[in-house]
Amino acid sequence: MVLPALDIPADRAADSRRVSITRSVSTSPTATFMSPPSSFSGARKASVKHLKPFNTGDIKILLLENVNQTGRDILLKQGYQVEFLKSSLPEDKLIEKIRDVHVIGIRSKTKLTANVLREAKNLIVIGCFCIGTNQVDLQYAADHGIAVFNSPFSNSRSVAELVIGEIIALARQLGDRSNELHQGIWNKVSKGCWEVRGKTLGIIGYGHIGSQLSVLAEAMGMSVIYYDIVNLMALGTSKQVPDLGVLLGEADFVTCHVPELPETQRMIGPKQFEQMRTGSYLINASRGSVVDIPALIDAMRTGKVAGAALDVYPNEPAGNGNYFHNDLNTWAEDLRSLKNLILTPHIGGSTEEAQSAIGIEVGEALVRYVNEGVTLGAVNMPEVNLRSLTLEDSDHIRVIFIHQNIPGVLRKVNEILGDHNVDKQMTDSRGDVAYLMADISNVDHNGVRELYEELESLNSCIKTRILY
Ligand SMILES: NC(=O)c1ccc[n+]([C@@H]2O[C@H](COP(=O)([O-])OP(=O)(O)OC[C@H]3O[C@@H](n4cnc5c(N)ncnc54)[C@H](O)[C@@H]3O)[C@@H](O)[C@H]2O)c1
Ligand SMILES: O=C(O)CC[C@@H](O)C(=O)O
Repeated sequence: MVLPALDIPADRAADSRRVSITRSVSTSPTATFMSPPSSFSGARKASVKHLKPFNTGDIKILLLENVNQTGRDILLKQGYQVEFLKSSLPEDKLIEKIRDVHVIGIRSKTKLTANVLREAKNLIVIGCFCIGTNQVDLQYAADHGIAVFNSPFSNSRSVAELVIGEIIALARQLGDRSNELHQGIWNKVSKGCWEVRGKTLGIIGYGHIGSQLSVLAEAMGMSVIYYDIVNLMALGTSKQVPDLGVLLGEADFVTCHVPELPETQRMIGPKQFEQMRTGSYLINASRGSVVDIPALIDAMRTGKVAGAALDVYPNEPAGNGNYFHNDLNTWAEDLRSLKNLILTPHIGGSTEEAQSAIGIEVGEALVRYVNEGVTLGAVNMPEVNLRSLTLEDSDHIRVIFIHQNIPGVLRKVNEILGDHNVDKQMTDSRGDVAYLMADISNVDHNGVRELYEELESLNSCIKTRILY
């Protein structure tokens, strides 16, 4: 079911005409990419009209994985029904819950596969309160008119800082010394312990995190080389290398910052460990599938790799607890037995600063999408925005028509809309899916119903929403 606004009770109609005098300007990074509503400029400050799909109290939201309070507050302030859970859910429980909701908020653990999304008949939007979106079947979501938003760089700095800490910790074997002393063992050694000054850091993936790390590492006196499939501007005195083999052969520290993609699956395996310098170090804070862990275990046992830091794993538990054993990942006990290996539970982005910023950014994106249909920042849909309606636009509705990107659709849609006064309209496509947004005036109650039914009857229709 989608969210047409068909039966408009009298009190609801009044509510829909309410205005915000002090609509807050977001501190979110995405806000800089939005054209502000016209009412923000000059004297027309007071006239932004809030679009609302149904009563906001009818919108049901499920937030999993301990989404930050900032995000919860933004959604609760809208009057939506918000259910909040600290952990992720196994597939059967997820399917049970997702059937009922219009919006779901997750982090990296919740797998929104086609199997799960097939059951999500009311779902209009997914908020990934993190950077990675590999846990969501983005294509299935787009094909079914479900928009997906994430926070592309709010935790990048936190990850980069963690990696800097790990570079020094590995070079000085800090984890081992600390563990020993926790057990009462005084072991003052310098063998195999190094300064990082003058050493080479090899960064695989020079995106938001990799490039930030590059600047921090140079400040500690390291030389930086990087490998990326895209030709990218080098920051500071860092240098891009032509292929992964060159990077592995030159770097004292290798760190992975690529997304999970078919091409990045086990991109560090037996052959790549062979190419690394003897006594070098490996760090992976990207995704667990990027490093072949049994191959890492072998490389550490032979001394080829002198130390490693892992923040991510092929299988990660849904919540906190005593789970890091062989039944989660078959090699877990072998891994735990290794020296100079820092194991962290996917905390690269887990800082107060990052989580608070992500909560705001994704929370606001969800509200803009639910209330106004704006797709700016969506990762699987065309990005479409229209300036907000103002109080002066009386009897206006906003039509959102998500459809298959095939020839002839716009002609048919405009025939339907053409009976009314179309004030503004925007459409864009991304792959097989197109998104049309139109503001229409002088539409009465029956007109809304007719429009909705006519649009829904088009073969190309994926989802129709009408906001007023
Ligand atoms: N540990 C954590 O808590 C944590 C936090 C944030 C992000 N991450 C992970 O880190 C990844 C990277 O984050 P980001 O924000 O820097 O992403 P980004 O998209 O800004 O950068 C990724 C870079 O990798 C490059 N790349 C893609 N495929 C490649 C390949 N086959 N070989 C070499 N380079 C390739 C891209 O061109 C891009 O420059 C995310 O996708 C996410 O999975 C983990
Ligand atoms: O907070 C998380 O669960 C995910 C963190 C990180 O991997 C990301 O993709 O942003």
